[in-house]
Amino acid sequence: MSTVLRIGTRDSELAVWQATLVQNQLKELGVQSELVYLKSEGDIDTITPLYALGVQGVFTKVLDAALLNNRIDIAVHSMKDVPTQMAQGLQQAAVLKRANYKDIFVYKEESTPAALGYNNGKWNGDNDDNSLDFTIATGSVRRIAQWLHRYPSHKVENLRGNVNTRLRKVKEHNWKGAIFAAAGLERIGLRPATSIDLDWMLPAPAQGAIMIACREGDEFALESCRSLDDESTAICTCVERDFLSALMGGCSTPISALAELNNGEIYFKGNIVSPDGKYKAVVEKRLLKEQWHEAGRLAAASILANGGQAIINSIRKTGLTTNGND
Ligand SMILES: NCc1[nH]cc(CCC(=O)O)c1CC(=O)O
Repeated sequence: MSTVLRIGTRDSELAVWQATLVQNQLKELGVQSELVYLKSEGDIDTITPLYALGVQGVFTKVLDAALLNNRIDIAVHSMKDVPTQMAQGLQQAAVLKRANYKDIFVYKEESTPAALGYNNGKWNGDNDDNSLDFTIATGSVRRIAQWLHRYPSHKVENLRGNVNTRLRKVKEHNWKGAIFAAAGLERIGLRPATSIDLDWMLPAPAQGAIMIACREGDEFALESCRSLDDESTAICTCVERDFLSALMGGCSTPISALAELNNGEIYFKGNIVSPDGKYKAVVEKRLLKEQWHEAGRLAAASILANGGQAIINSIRKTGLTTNGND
């Protein structure tokens, strides 16, 4: 076995930044490593909307294969892109401390935040812009659904590509703006001043967290990564992903979730929104930290009993299954 840990990563700027973060943290622990760059299907086809690409894990499959073929020892992923059911033979080695989990709106005209109901750093209750010529962009069905729920008259256009490509497309197109994960832009120093936090939008399960995957039982990899694991983030992201998988078996869907752990208490919020934005079911729960193993399932049971089941049934009928958990 080599003593230099081979770290697999996609080659986008964000992915390489994340893999380098892991490399630096390992170095501080005295673990030598090298980066191995791989291209994922999700990076090669940047036109098709994510929810239409058809298979799960478009961003992770290539790295999964490289792990299983013993070409790399660990893979660094944006955790929200990792299917809830990991590939057979692989396991989670660590979850790094979560960064900003929020979705943000990047706009172009100074008048746009106020038109959306955002004034002096605050969102008005539900003061919506109802103009019909308001078009925004995102490739995420979860973001589309939550946006249309709040702004039923708006139009949403598909936006794909890595964050650099997407920022460029926002400049080129005649859209009011586009939605991004704060973490993706902040990590590589690209968050523009012309952006606002979408405090009313719940994030994708595990958004803002970085997961390290390895071969099942690979003691060298597991031991090397053990102290990179942040217990609180690992618990919260596990609860969010359990909620997702209990609802849809892991397909990427208009399902959002956020768990926060404070003073021994898990505060969980989740929602399911129909892709047209018309119907929304929500769940909010406070549980003890000790209940983290069952928290996601309990929250899923609550939301199903409170309108969630009908929305899921309608999504199943349209055959809308997507990639990653975005
Ligand atoms: N689906 C793509 C993806 N996967 C992870 C991030 C950002 C980093 C993160 O959420 O951890 C992004 C970009 C985005 O959603 O804007």
